[in-house]
Amino acid sequence: MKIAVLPGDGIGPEIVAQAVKVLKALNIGLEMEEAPIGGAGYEAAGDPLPEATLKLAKEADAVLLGAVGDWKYDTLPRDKRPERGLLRIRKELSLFANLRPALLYPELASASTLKPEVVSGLDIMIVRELTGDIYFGQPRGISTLENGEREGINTMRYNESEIKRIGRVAFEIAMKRNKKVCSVDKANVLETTELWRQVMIELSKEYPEVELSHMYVDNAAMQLVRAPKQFDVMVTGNIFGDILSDEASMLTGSIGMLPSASLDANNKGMYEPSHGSAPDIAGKDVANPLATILSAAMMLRYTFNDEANATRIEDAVKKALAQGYRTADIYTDGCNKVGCNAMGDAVVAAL
Ligand SMILES: NC(=O)c1ccc[n+]([C@@H]2O[C@H](COP(=O)([O-])OP(=O)(O)OC[C@H]3O[C@@H](n4cnc5c(N)ncnc54)[C@H](O)[C@@H]3O)[C@@H](O)[C@H]2O)c1
Ligand SMILES: CC(C)[C@H](C(=O)O)[C@@H](O)C(=O)O
Ligand SMILES: [Mg+2]
Repeated sequence: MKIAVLPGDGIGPEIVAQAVKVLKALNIGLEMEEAPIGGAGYEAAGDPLPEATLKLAKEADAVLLGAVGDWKYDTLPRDKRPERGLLRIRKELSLFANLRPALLYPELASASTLKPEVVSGLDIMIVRELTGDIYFGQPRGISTLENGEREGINTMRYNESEIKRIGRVAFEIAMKRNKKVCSVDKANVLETTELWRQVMIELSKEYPEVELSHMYVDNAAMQLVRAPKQFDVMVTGNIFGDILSDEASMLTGSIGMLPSASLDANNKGMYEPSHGSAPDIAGKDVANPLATILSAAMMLRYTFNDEANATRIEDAVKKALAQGYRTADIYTDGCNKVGCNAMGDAVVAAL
């Protein structure tokens, strides 16, 4: 069982070190090899996704990623910019299914931005399509019009099979949960998502036990902070899923609590926290490593079929929280404020 470990930029190396520590403590013979990505990749090999990193990621059974971003990319002239590493690795590995569970640990009810009674017991699985939509659609770019002014273009595109395969992932997950899927779109305005809705309805015929509902994305954003427990599985496209998952993370206390799995058709996956490289807190040992540690648990569950050890990690996280350990982002009065490294140690001790 080989894992490609890609720490990346900003807080990436700090949080990944904690997840690696936890995986090693399981002592289940995982082989790990590190490689640079993002700004670290550009520094090392002039490319945010160096060839050797992509090769390692392809050969490994799973990838553990920290975060990328906030390096000099945006200052490079447009024609000198390599394609972004994170989007390229997702595409290269065909990681079309991004699972982002927003789960509130009871100990963090008071850290949520919402009242405890609104969020207690919250357990939402956001299923986000990851290799299509406006992120990848052509045409795209910035060009100069005849009148001399500039125009930016991105294209929202989905074909039927892309919608169907992510829909299937959501329905299959719903079958193992509470048999409820809410498909989020903007079918009142965007044809791409009108097709999305049609395909979801057609696909739902294969899953008669699952209750399918539809919601416009603007309403979904509002409902998530009004009454989030109405949701169980949410399925949506790349851009809406990106935004809604950051929103949902705050219901669980912090963006530092939201793990993710990005899977291909065979459950080979890349596992990463939903947050970014957090340049404002990088190198200060204050980042919350739990989203990354919980992503490692998802790796054991989805790629290595090791439910027992996935649960062991999740239980250890619960125990560390029950013991009062909190990083700054989830700290509330009376708890024991610790740094990133000490939180990793607390989880290892709880294991
Ligand atoms: N998957 C990824 O690699 C990924 C995801 C999102 C953003 N990014 C990149 O990261 C860079 C910064 O983006 P941003 O500031 O919009 O988003 P961000 O998620 O990095 O940070 C947003 C806010 O959340 C806080 N935060 C994030 N993770 C935290 C953690 N583990 N513990 C405590 N606080 C945490 C940050 O300090 C910041 O205040 C950008 O370059 C962006 O493109 C990368
Ligand atoms: C960094 C960015 C490309 C990425 C995305 O938009 O997918 C991030 O926000 C995420 O949520 O993983
Ligand atoms: Mg995001």
